[in-house]
Amino acid sequence: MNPGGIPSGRHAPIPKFNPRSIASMLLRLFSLTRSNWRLLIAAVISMTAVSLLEFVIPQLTRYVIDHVIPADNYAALPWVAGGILGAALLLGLFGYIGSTAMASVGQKAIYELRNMLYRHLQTLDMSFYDRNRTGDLMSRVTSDVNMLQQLVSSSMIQLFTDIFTFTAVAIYMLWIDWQLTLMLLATFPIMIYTTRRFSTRIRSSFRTVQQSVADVSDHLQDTLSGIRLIKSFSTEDYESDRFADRSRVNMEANLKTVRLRAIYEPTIDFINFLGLAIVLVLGAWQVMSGRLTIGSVVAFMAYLRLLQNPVRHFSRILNTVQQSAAAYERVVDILETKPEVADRDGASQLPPIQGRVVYQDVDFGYTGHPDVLHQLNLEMGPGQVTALVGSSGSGKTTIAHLLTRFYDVRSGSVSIDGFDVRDVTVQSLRQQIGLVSQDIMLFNGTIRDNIRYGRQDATEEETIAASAAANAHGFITAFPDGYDAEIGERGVKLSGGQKQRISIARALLKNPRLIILDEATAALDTESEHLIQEALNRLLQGRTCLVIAHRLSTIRHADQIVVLEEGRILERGTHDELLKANGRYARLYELQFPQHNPIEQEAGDG
Ligand SMILES: Nc1ncnc2c1ncn2[C@@H]1O[C@H](COP(=O)(O)OP(=O)(O)OP(=O)(O)O)[C@@H](O)[C@H]1O
Repeated sequence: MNPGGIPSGRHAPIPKFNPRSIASMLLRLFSLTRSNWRLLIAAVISMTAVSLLEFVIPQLTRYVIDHVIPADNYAALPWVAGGILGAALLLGLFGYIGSTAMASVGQKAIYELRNMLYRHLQTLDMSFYDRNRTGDLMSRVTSDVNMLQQLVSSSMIQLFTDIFTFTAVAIYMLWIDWQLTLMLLATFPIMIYTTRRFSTRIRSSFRTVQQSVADVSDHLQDTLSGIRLIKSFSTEDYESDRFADRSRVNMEANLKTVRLRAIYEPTIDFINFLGLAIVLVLGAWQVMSGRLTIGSVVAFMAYLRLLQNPVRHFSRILNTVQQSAAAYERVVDILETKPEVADRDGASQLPPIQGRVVYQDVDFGYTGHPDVLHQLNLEMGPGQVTALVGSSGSGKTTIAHLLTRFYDVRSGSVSIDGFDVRDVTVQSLRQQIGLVSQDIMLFNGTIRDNIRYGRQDATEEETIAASAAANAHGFITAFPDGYDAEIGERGVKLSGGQKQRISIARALLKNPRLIILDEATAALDTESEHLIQEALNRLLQGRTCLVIAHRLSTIRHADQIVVLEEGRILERGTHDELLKANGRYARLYELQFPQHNPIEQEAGDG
């Protein structure tokens, strides 16, 4: 399940075929291209011209059969040929203008939609990303949007032309022979009924198809980015089997839709042939009894095709519309998700801070994990280093998340220099906080791009100075491309220690007043450790710092050490004070440094 996430196809009810919701989908898509109204007008005019020309050609046939042939009018024949060819040329020309104009309107709409979607995804908060799977979100931005692209760029032109042609032809036929036309039109309700019966089922299976594409893409994203894990556990076969299972769901869902279409299309064809039989039999009857000319029956046959084509196309377009409606719902699900963490109305800019942080009576929990922090009170002075220690899952990282507003407190408050973090803009808050995390986030690109990520306007001198302070300049310049060296996806071409120093350089360049340091658990070799520790000391200098500590050796000089257990503060003080208190911290310290017995040391100190 996906508790609280945007609904995924398997669990969401399948909405019924609803012309109003489809109309609103189209309106919304086309309203994205309001600025292209000239193109839209060109498309509509061309499509109208196409319909009119299609209407004129059978009239020429009728004229030849009823008037030219009986009168042996040889002189009219070149004109007839010219008329048909001229109409065909114009048909091609208007068809070309209509398709290209409509395609550019459609493509522009999709361009806007995809960007809008991506921009919206960027505004959504961490809890949204906790609830939703990356691969699923990726498939919404890619394959679902592609589906809509197909709808607006190719199917819409067909639909508009068809509706126009259908109306014009039906009116003309009623005027010429209303009885025959009514008999013909009587087959249409059967067709519409069949279409409606099939549409719900087709739509539901398309939704399964889309969802299975999302599952495949989710699995791909997960396993390809975790390929090291797979290799280290030799689970290639296991993952291949899991992938095959997901692909199979996709294949079966696709086959189901194909089967449905395979029944649907011949059914529609049968109804079309019924129409042909009606025109042929009743038309012949009328000709024999002298009420209709042969030319009119021939024209009727041509118009029958024009009348049936829209309905036959409609079944194909219906597929696209159904798929698009399912895709559109998945896109709208995201667009309509409101971030829980967002700027409040009238939120002010956080002015440059001193760095006094106060957590007051903070309660917090995650979705599905409601009790993480309880009545937490914590104060950090400007320029002070506060270290959080405690067993795994005690809430250390969570405390840091509340400061950056990755999540908002349930009750109580977090403030910086007296400003509640919820009252200032998220951007102005995060600009003044640096995050150096144990799982180092680097993007594919050059070393320079990564160091400048938090301050893209930094000069070359500033970048080099930050790298030098982070003990990174040396190894960077040893690369043949120096700062222009590509680091690979997530920095795979760098060692663990190099990645850490790049991330410290990045934080130094951003130069925030507040630093959150999520300490590495992994031990590095002594030299690398020394270089990193030195870089970190420079980073922490003169800044308020919250250290999520895993190794107690590095926090001995912290201004205050806070010991957490199950989201509550158990004790706090300096290293020496806590050792003297001989409580939880002393126990943890003893565990990490068994050779060091705090009680003995205390006796020795005394
Ligand atoms: N995004 C999340 N959604 C739901 N529960 C979460 C989430 N993140 C953390 N938790 C839960 O909240 C509790 C506190 O987690 P937190 O990451 O703050 O612990 P920690 O003290 O930093 O642990 P560690 O030392 O192992 O990193 C844990 O029980 C964890 O399972």
